[in-house]
Amino acid sequence: MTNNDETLARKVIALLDLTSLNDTDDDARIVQLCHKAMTAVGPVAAVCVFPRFVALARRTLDRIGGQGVAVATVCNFPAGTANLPDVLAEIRQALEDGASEIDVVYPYRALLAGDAASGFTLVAACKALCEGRALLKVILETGELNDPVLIRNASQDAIAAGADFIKTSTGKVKVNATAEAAQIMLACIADSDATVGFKPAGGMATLAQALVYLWLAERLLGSQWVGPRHLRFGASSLLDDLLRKAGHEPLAPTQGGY
Ligand SMILES: O=C[C@H](O)COP(=O)(O)O
Repeated sequence: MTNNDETLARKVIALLDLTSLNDTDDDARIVQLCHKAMTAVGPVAAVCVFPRFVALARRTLDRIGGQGVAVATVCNFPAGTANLPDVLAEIRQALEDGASEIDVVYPYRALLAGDAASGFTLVAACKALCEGRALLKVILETGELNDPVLIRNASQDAIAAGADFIKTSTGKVKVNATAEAAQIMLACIADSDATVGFKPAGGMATLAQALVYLWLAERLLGSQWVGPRHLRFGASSLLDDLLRKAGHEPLAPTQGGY
């Protein structure tokens, strides 16, 4: 471990969307997640939970001094195939429950099937609902798009329709964040007015894996661009390594629960 690792680990912790999206999640696990979010070196950027846990996560964070930690939730997740009214109803409820960030799955299967219009329609409608109330992160599922041209098209489409962030992956398919997809997405952001953020997600468990994306973001958009409004790391299993690299033992599973 080097001093540099320690500095970088602290930087990534502040950019982390600490995630729990398991079918087995229950109230106790989400309370535990909120406690983990308040790390020994400062809070993460957000917790990311299923919609049914948004109110609990918000309440818990507020109770333990985590008012500055956002609650993110996932909609149209993970398949990206729900119909638009259902997606909007899901988002409306999440906003009422206290979500301030919505990670919505882009209809990538429609795009793969040659439907180039549904993505824009969905993102634009979600944006209209979230405007002024929540950040809208659009999950492209780049591992399934699996084609640089489609990844570029989906990125440009989501940005044009009003995405606040473009995010690589749900974490629920075989191929999640990759450097190749990140490069394409970051280039699309750079080609727009660079106000849109980038969220690599899925499969990151070490500082070294996260740094690939941090360095790409700094190279393509500049170190001044990097901050919680522009760069997030979506991960369920990254925090422990970051804490170790920052010189702290991770919270034991039994600490910080009920
Ligand atoms: O949005 C975040 C991902 O769902 C997390 O995926 P992961 O469990 O592979 O870290």
